[in-house]
Amino acid sequence: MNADTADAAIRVSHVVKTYPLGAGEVVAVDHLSLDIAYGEFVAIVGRSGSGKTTLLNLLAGIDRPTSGTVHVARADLGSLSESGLATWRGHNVGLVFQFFQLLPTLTVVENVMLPMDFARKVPVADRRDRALHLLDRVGIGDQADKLPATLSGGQQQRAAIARALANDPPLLLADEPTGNLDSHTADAVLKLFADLNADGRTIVVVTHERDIRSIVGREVTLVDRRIVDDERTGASA
Ligand SMILES: Nc1ncnc2c1ncn2[C@@H]1O[C@H](COP(=O)(O)OP(=O)(O)OP(=O)(O)O)[C@@H](O)[C@H]1O
Repeated sequence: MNADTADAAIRVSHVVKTYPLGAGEVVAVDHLSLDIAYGEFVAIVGRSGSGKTTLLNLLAGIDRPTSGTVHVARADLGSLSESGLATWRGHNVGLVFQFFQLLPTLTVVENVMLPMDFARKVPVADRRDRALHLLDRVGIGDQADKLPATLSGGQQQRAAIARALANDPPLLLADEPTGNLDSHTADAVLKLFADLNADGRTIVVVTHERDIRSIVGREVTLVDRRIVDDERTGASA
């Protein structure tokens, strides 16, 4: 790893991702390169099928590139084993999904504690207090002991964001986090991401939100599995 790579939160270099399809293959990401610095708030936009989710999954180490390299949070993901990737992810990346993916049988605060139990970075005795503090931070401290199904969609997404922050990762990756929310609630969730970015968190969000440019600091547009536009919007840090 060179000095430049150490300074970037994300460095994607000449990445191709293909999936087998019948006798041939489908190209999901095509010779894509992208650098994101620590502290940026970046939106990945583009039509359905343009490669956004594939790119995010490559950044999270959920998928591996067919060729090219992916450096994220000071790790060359290609050099890590599956268990190494899981450990790395637990410490360095918070993931937020469209459908929240909270465990339905655990209370909200237990959902937030779960990644702490997995990564074992936060001492056992401190986990509940930290989870409660994070729920306060995202504005739903009063919902801690409820089951997820009893919360509104916006509250469930806030809980999922608190869970993503459990191990204090430098990077948050979100795949259409407002895709299942009404526009008012979506605005509030995006404002929460902006606040977390203002606190210094690096955030990459895949989104179809129309006015995302007024929220993020940079908008990367994919068309046909390639970056066609990469613009500073001047909206945030
Ligand atoms: N597991 C897979 N197997 C086969 N093809 C896939 C797989 N995942 C993605 N693809 C294909 O790769 C391309 C990019 O898909 P991707 O899901 O990354 O697009 P997207 O921009 O996130 O779309 P959307 O906005 O609809 O979520 C598409 O043509 C898709 O069909």
